[in-house]
Amino acid sequence: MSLAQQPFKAIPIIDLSNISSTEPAVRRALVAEIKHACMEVGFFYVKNHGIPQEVMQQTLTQMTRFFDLPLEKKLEVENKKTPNFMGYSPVLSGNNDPNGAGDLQEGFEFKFEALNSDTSESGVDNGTSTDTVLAGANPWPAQLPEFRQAALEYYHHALNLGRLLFPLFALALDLPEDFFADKTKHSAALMRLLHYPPQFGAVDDRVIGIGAHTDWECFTILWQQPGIQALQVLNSSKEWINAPAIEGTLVINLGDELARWTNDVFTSTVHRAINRSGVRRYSIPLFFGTDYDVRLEPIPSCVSADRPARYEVITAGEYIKARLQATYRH
Ligand SMILES: O=C(O)CCC(=O)C(=O)O
Ligand SMILES: [Fe+2]
Repeated sequence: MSLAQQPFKAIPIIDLSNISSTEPAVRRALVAEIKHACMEVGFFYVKNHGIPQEVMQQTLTQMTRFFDLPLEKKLEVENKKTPNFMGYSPVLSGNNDPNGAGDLQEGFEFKFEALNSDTSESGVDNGTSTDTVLAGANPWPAQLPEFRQAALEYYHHALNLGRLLFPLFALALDLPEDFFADKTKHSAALMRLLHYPPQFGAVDDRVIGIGAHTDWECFTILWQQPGIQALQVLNSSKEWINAPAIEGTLVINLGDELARWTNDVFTSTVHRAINRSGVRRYSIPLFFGTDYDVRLEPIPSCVSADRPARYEVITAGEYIKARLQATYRH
């Protein structure tokens, strides 16, 4: 496997219409596109991803209502009040870039929870592994039950999409299609609802919407509010490439768990967001990792004499918890 040849100038768009096709030639073509994007860019858009527009709209409406609450109401569910880091993070309370002075965003983060009282999601063993690292419930705001409902509905749609992507990543690494199946039984996926106030005039590089960082899990499924440019992705020439919000698409980007697993054959690409649009911006990443007890051991085909193992082997849970602690200074 080769490393990036040319710095990328744009982010590929991949059509997922055929994601469930079992036709070998169709599947091979899709896997080839994903492999290329993973090795050369670490980011791609997906269209025809199957998540209904109404689900996004409903989630956007409800998260706007949440962020419009008075600060003291939002602070009732602040993430500092729970040992599991879930809940509300005020503007400037998080810092993704160690050289930065804080992220100009507020957020609400939550983990797996059954949509209704029914906990038997198809084929999924819910939440028990998550609990060993991020024990405790999601702290939902009691006065907005529709917010919880809408957020969880989107979470479950995004989770299902992620479950369809794992086999494609496995095939792109020449691994058996079900390589990740026994490593992702517990839905170790965190969703963040984000609101970025606009920034005007000269922007201090150390205080932007979200400072330069890589994501931590296997991959991120990111919904961006259409019509607002904010996200930028760093190429190997250290140029910031815009990743505009393209209507009807989601952004998929790889995170550190896959980079560790693949010994950097798949790239966890640095990115940031700055909202200079003059209006509020909302976005929603879902960070989909492996179960927290899984050891991130390099895949043998990604290690060679020319390419010795680059990372110490740790569990996914140790890695995620350390990163949460560094970001929120708990
Ligand atoms: O808001 C965005 O577009 C990016 C968010 C992001 O990179 C993150 O939360 O890790
Ligand atoms: Fe990110």
